[in-house]
Amino acid sequence: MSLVSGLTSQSTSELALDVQDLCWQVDSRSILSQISFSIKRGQMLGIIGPNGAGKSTLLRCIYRYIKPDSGKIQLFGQEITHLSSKAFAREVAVVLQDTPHHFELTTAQLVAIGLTPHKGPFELTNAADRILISDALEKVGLTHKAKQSYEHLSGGEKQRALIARAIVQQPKLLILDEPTNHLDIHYQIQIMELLHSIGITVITSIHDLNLASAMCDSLLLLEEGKCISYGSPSEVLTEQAIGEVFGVCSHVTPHPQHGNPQICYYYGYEKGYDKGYEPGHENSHEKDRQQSQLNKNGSASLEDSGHG
Ligand SMILES: Nc1ncnc2c1ncn2[C@@H]1O[C@H](COP(=O)(O)OP(=O)(O)OP(=O)(O)O)[C@@H](O)[C@H]1O
Repeated sequence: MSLVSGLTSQSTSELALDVQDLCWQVDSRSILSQISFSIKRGQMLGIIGPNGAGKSTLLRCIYRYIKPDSGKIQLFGQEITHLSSKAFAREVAVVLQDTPHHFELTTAQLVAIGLTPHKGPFELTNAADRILISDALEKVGLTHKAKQSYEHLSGGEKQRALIARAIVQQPKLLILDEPTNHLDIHYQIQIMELLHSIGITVITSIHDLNLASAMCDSLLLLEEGKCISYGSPSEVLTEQAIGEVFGVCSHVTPHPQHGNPQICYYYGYEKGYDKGYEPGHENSHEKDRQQSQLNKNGSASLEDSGHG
């Protein structure tokens, strides 16, 4: 598959983000190599890949925490390096996994920080701001925690509060690093649906491939800092790619509701299933599983016992 799909041939005015040939290295070790992709306005791009593939590093380049060695990053047609810090903060909100402690703040006060790029130095919070804050808290299900100390929230509640802060910031591009970490399945789905519905362009790293498939318009699959594939969830999430990049055997079918890939993973890697599996041979896995159970019970082989 071409690494640069039809998305990049869109007219630049349709593009929220355009990344071309991005490279970054540390101590002569290449961390990101020749990464190119783009996102159309209002769409959600998921960055997927194994641990250490370079997902967070790519996001850090986009939100200007890291300066790439080469390549271009354009936000709505403008080089990101040309924007002042304040202009950049008005355009881009970032939700990270690890955030500094905010011991002294209530949840509502933390969410109000999102207003900062839109305020003058001594400008106070007004009635419209308060509506914005309470709407955002309601969207993430935290209205009842507004006055509670942010530090006393659970991990998932903190994550939702940070997303509320990003919503209050009213960015044009929202960058999230594994936003569903810490969230239970209800909030994983709810937060991803919320991000998808608010009309903001979103780029997010995400480990859950089924969630990425359901929610993202396009996916970028990274491995060892290189783009392995880029395109729609159906183009990227193939059994072959999942096997080659993650080393996991899977069976991919269209999801009954949304039609994008639904991945069923196979288990038993300690027994070496990953080495012999070919798609369509699900029964042999079932046979192995049963054999394993028999072994645990001190019984003979499946053949001896009349199975299979
Ligand atoms: N400042 C740095 N100095 C040295 N190595 C770095 C630096 N930043 C990142 N790396 C290395 O780059 C690689 C990619 O890291 P990165 O955090 O981007 O991966 P990731 O795909 O986000 O991983 P995970 O899924 O585990 O969060 C890792 O091997 C990491 O050790």
